[in-house]
Amino acid sequence: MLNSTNFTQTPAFKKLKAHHRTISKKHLKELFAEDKNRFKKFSIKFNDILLDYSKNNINRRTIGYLTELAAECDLSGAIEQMFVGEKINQTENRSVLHVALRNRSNTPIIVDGKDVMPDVNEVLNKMKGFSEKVISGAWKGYTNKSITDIVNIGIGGSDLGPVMVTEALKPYKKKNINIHFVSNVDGTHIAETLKKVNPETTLFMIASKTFTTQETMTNALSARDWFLQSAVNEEFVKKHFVAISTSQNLVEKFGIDPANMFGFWDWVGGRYSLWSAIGLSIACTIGFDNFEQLLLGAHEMDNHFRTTPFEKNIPVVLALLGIWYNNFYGAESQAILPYDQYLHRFAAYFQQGDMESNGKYIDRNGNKVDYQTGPIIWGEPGTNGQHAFYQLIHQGTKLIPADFIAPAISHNPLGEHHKMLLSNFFAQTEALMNGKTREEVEAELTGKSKEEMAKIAPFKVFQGNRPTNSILVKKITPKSLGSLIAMYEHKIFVQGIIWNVFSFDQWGVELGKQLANRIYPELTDSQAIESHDCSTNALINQYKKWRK
Ligand SMILES: O=P(O)(O)OC[C@H]1O[C@](O)(CO)[C@@H](O)[C@@H]1O
Repeated sequence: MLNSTNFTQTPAFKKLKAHHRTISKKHLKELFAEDKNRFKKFSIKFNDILLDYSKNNINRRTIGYLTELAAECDLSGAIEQMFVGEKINQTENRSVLHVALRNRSNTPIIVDGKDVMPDVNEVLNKMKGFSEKVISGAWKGYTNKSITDIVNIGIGGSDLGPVMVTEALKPYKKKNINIHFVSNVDGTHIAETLKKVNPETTLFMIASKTFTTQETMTNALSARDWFLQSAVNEEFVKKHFVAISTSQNLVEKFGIDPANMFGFWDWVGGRYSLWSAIGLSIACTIGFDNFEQLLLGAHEMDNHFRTTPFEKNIPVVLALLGIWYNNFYGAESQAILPYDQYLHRFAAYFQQGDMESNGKYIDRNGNKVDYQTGPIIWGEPGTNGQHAFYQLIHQGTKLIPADFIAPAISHNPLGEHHKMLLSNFFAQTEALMNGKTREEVEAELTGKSKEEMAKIAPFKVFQGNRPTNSILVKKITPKSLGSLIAMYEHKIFVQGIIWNVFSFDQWGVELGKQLANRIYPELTDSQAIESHDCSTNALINQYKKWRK
């Protein structure tokens, strides 16, 4: 059982409250002026990842109190409970073991009296064999041609992880395999995808933990119909459809050969599942050896997380900083800003990872919280973001803590591009920290009259004092990406523990699904609907009129 302390009632929280009253009066610039060793004190290097968190509104005392807070919420106990397979997902009575999926040291992890590692390894072996067959061309379609295109059909955790990783690791893509993803139940998504592929050389991966998700099953059936229009014989489905699921029963019902099913387990949360068979599309796109490197990078981060003291523990420090801004400064969101085009789905991936995990107002005792929990996660790659929303980060009225992520080495060392990109990365965090004073603005406005200067100067002033983390990675490789993803996963875990919420269920997505199932049959005929509130009735009835 997880500890269920209300963190706002701890002695450390009270110390932090008092401390916040003083330190929040200091500009980041002052903190830097007072202490030339800030970088040394507030940075952590782990393998090829450097976290510089010195540009935050903190000092040693802040970190001391924050780590005390973590201790008072029994974070160490919670970490151990997760790693040893205790059923910490209490509302679903499940263990939380994405760490077992990448447990490259293979030490036993026991769930219900059974070591899960042999099953994990068996599925990994099956994925290895299958991906090698697909990539080598040995896996043949119904006209004896090799596979050229994979269409992964899934949604949420059965889509976002593979999308993000295959995009992030595009430089490692096998040349003979193209990957496509269909998630939205909007027919446009599958229709546009099917225009690009040939049924003779396409492999569909139906990825769904439950194998009941409306969007995925609808898209899977449409893909099957489309395939059978050409292949005609249902026997050929087994050469072109594989399933990734925890439900063999439903997979067989769909008509997929159980031999082509890749299993996983209820202790793998959807948004933590890219390391499981859900990663089959990744393995078939970048090769199994690279997939293993991804697992290894995550495993090394897992070990770091499990064994490193809090003040040197990257996921713990990131989580505590998030809590500092969320619960003491009143920040409502957290930006993730990768300076790497290949990471363009990274923030979208962690929107699910973070917001589905910690977007909760009921605590682990079943009571309504009286504090803020999960932040809004958002972001786009630099420098596109700079030309879109950075105005608000620099001069808006909201505090937006931001994580800047960049690789030192580009996969595309084209001319001066990467140097320019990185100069923007470094400049932005510096600008956000220092800002620009009125005096600096005036010094730049040479040749202007006093009146002209007074008119324009206020608009050109930047307050600065806006916190950032810089995460500099040597290069985005399968291994370093694995570490980066695991780093954020554990950050989310730590925050969930401290906010006292259950991070591994997602009851909040159910109500909408339920109501959609109720409304769906009402849309069939042309009868006016009166069973809802006047707004919903009117919208449904207008839809019915227009579609006639
Ligand atoms: O893999 P499944 O069972 O199709 O679920 C897809 C997604 O739906 C959700 O349950 C949310 O609706 C996610 O948590 C999950 O990743």
